[in-house]
Amino acid sequence: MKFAKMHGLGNNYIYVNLWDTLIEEKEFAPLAVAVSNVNTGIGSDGMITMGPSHIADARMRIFNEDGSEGENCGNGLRCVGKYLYEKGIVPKERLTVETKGGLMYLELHLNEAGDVVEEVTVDMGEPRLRREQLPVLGGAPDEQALLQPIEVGGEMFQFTGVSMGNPHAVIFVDDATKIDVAGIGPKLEHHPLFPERVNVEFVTAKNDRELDFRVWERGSGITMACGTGACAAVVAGVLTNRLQRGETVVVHLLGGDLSIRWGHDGHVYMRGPAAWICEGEWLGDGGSKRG
Ligand SMILES: N[C@@H](CCC[C@H](N)C(=O)O)C(=O)O
Repeated sequence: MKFAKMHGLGNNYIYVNLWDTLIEEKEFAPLAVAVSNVNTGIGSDGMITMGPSHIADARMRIFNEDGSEGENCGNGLRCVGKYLYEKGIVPKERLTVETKGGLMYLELHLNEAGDVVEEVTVDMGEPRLRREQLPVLGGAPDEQALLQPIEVGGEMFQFTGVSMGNPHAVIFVDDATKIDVAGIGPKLEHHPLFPERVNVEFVTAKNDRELDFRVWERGSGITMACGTGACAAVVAGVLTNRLQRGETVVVHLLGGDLSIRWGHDGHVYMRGPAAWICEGEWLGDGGSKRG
């Protein structure tokens, strides 16, 4: 199986081009676990497949390090845009990508020569705020989970539930950079309030244009960045009156910065970089087909 490894602010995945490579669907999850392993595989936060779509220029699927499938991936979308353009598979500066979490609209920002994608803006669509859309238990399914108290390990937090196609619990804290993400994150991910588990974001508003951000990702643990999580954090910041709707907010993640805006049109826009790491051939077991 041929693969590329790419990253968006350090959030790195193994990218598989299904136009070229035949893999049975049932092999995606075990393959994601195998390639993600840093000792016996390639080492990554998970695996992303790209292939044909009936409704968009391409279809993307994201599998976390533990083999679970996420519905969306913000950093992955920017890398998919770069891959499809620079490989000549979709040579368009505006393209659409189908995800399990809905249709995403990408605008590529090219270098002067027009052959390298430097940054990508993604229209991530409208955030979904009803409990049933994440899902979050503990209240009426059609209501928002806004600053809902939650207890973990004897400590109380308040989370705001936001779906960007995939589920996020955003928690505002005094200093996100000092939080014990590895200790608290997994307890929240597996809390009984979240029947499909959840991505957990610890966020601090430095002012009304900047957030500090740390993440515990469902199925992958601590990652350097989470695009959908950064979008969810900005939405939660607006809902809790820390940020202004329509203003661009710089989110400081472990791996660098993303610019996010929740527009008056209801859509969330994310802008940030995408980068190649390497390309190669996977020779391991775990479902790969060697041709
Ligand atoms: N890193 C991603 C999100 C990947 C999926 C997530 N862990 C889930 O299970 O929902 C991003 O950049 O958005």
